[in-house]
Amino acid sequence: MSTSSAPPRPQLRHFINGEFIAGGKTFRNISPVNGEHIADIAEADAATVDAAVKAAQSAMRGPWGRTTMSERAAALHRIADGIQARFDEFVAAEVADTGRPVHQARTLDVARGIANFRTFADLARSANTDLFQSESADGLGALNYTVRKPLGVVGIISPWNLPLLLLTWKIAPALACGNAVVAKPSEESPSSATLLAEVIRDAGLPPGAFNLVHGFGGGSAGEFLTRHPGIDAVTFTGESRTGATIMKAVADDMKEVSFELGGKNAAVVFADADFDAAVAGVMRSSFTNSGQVCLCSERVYVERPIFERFVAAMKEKTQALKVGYPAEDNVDMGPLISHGHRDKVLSYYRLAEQEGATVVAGGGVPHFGDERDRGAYVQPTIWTGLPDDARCVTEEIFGPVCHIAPFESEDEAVRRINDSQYGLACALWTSDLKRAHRVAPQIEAGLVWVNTWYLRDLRTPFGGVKQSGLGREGGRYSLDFYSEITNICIKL
Ligand SMILES: NC(=O)c1ccc[n+]([C@@H]2O[C@H](COP(=O)([O-])OP(=O)(O)OC[C@H]3O[C@@H](n4cnc5c(N)ncnc54)[C@H](O)[C@@H]3O)[C@@H](O)[C@H]2O)c1
Ligand SMILES: O=C/C=C/C=C(\O)C(=O)O
Repeated sequence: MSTSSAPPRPQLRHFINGEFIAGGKTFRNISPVNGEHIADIAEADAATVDAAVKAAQSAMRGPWGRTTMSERAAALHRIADGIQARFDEFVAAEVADTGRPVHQARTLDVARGIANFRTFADLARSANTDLFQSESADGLGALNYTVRKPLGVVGIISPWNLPLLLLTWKIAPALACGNAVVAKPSEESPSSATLLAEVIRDAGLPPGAFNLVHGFGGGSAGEFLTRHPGIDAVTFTGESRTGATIMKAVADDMKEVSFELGGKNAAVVFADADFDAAVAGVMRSSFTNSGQVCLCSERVYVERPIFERFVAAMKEKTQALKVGYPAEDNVDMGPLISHGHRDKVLSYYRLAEQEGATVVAGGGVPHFGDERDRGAYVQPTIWTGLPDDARCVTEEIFGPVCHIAPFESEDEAVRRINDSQYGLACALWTSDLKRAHRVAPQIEAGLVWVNTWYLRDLRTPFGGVKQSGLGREGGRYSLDFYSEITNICIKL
């Protein structure tokens, strides 16, 4: 087809002070399904980011800064309504950028985008603050109570793996708490964020309450945002080393930070577990979203008596996974986010063999014989036989791969699970309730699931320890992070 007849590629623009504006430079959005150039994205320079921050500051001094909690809660519900009304467009945006299965975009990504706004609208409206009846030397006592006030202008930087889910996970509480926002989505996943800006505009938020800038990280929009003196707090989700870079960038201004970072999560399967449930659960926690979820299990420890049987069961199911187009019936896995990320994952596939792994399943690139061979697909992969200090067992790969190792005792399993620079999540499979309650608190992680994985209650604290994060978000933890809290003491 001649290019002259090709439909024009969309231009994804910034959203600043209630209007979409194009930037000077642009960069390409490439489909991970077939490598095609599907859109052009404006790249924000320092002046564009400055305009976004100034618009946010102005909003805080204007109508948005004077809204009541009820008005903000109603606004968040209007945003949720707007996403619902354009549900299929959001699904198409997520799928275009990431190549994920359509059913996942529907049931996880967009559904959670709506849930995030509704949850924090309701939580913020019903949230209590502290009050203490205090004693005093004269015996008349005092009252101590706290009030939550907006932080001011919050910089939000999000990753590409669950684009809408993770962006709205931060935007919703930030707006609920009365802040103005400047958000910078990943350069790999700009589409749903741009659509969200339309929905927020149409929901009637005052200009400047929400602003969106596109671009990259260091030396681009991300760094311009974190270093901007008008930013009062930064909430970031992404790689641990990026978190460290951002922490340095904001240190001189002592900005508040909330970091959701990398992981090298473990699944541990005891011999007493429900075998079929554990196999199904570890398949989910290893290969969901092509392994591109920070909570995925790249380390699997299986108690010796069931190790061989468990590996065989995982091999059979992994080789049966359907890898293909996003809209294919019963597709289990799409491509990775980009050719660059695929090169990183394939470098670990090669490294594993150099480190002595047995490749139980996968280990390479699927061959389709069509345009998908120009995409960023890899095979879902299982390894055994690596030592605990192998790089493939210690470093985050962020792809559809897991290493399965046997263990002899509960104490050994806990020691090996905790022997990691990361501490985000763990999935524990056992039928022994006492063991679950005994082992779970010993795991050095922010999140432990027992006989399930990635079951989410948005009121609970979410975050990691060690290199996996700083702080918690979720429920009142988000309300506390996105607020300044003042304690007031009244002498009676
Ligand atoms: N803990 C969690 O909840 C969680 C959730 C999702 C992803 N992650 C992690 O995110 C990583 C994958 O996402 P990614 O590749 O987009 O991460 P990344 O760190 O490369 O980029 C994340 C975001 O940060 C921006 N950025 C990069 N360098 C920056 C800088 N110097 N200053 C300001 N912004 C900068 C990027 O443009 C992007 O928007 C994985 O490590 C994964 O574990 C963690
Ligand atoms: O890839 C990481 C997933 C993070 C998920 C959440 O933050 C969530 O479910 O709220």
